[in-house]
Amino acid sequence: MKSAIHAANLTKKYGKRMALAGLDVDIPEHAVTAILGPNGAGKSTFMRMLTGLVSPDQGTLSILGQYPSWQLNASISYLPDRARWFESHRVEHAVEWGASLLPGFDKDRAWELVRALGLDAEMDVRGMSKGQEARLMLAICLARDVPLLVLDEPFSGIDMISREKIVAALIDSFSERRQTVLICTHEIAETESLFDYAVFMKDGRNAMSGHVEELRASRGSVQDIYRQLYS
Ligand SMILES: Nc1ncnc2c1ncn2[C@@H]1O[C@H](COP(=O)(O)OP(=O)(O)OP(=O)(O)O)[C@@H](O)[C@H]1O
Repeated sequence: MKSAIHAANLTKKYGKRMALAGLDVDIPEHAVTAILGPNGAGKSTFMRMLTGLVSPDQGTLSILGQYPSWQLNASISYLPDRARWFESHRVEHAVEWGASLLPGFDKDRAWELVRALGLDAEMDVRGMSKGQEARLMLAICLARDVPLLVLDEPFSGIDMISREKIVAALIDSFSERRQTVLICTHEIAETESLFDYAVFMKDGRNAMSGHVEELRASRGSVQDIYRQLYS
């Protein structure tokens, strides 16, 4: 397995709180990896570290063979866990913003995604529901043809049936493009079919990781493993 991301003994403390407590993990390239775990396990901290928004206190991190940096961020499409990007925009402005600012942004693809996700150009972001806004942010991130996608809770706020539809569309899109994709989510039931690889985090560490097919063969579904590890 060739790694797109290699992390060794990563630690990060906020005051007395250990967000990462010696995280060792290898994320395979050209695969879709789930980063799973309960609230506070350190998932978002790890994802922020990939884009240089948070620096490790200790440990090493290599992404596509490089250290995290602003230059490297041109190769990463990052969906943060709690951002609102386009409050004073309409959908069409958000797409223009992406096209003018984001490296690798494919405008035709953005429009395809916007329509497929049930949005239209004239919609005002301020008036959107939480789920509609989440779809817009997801469309903007997925429209980028870059080697690495880092999506922190991309489905939160999106209803179950729509989530299932989006997941089905994503499976086709990811296999076509050979991108490395990391997704942090709590919606395991509807998203399990997306994942090639899974990392289960606990207390800032890697509690278990592996290829989903192998994990399933030895331990049951991703949901079963989740229950075994955390309940
Ligand atoms: N900026 C911050 N300041 C202080 N503490 C923080 C900060 N960011 C994270 N933490 C703490 O670090 C720990 C890990 O947080 P993190 O957001 O990485 O967890 P998570 O696994 O993404 O959780 P969730 O599933 O709730 O999003 C938590 O205890 C959190 O309170």
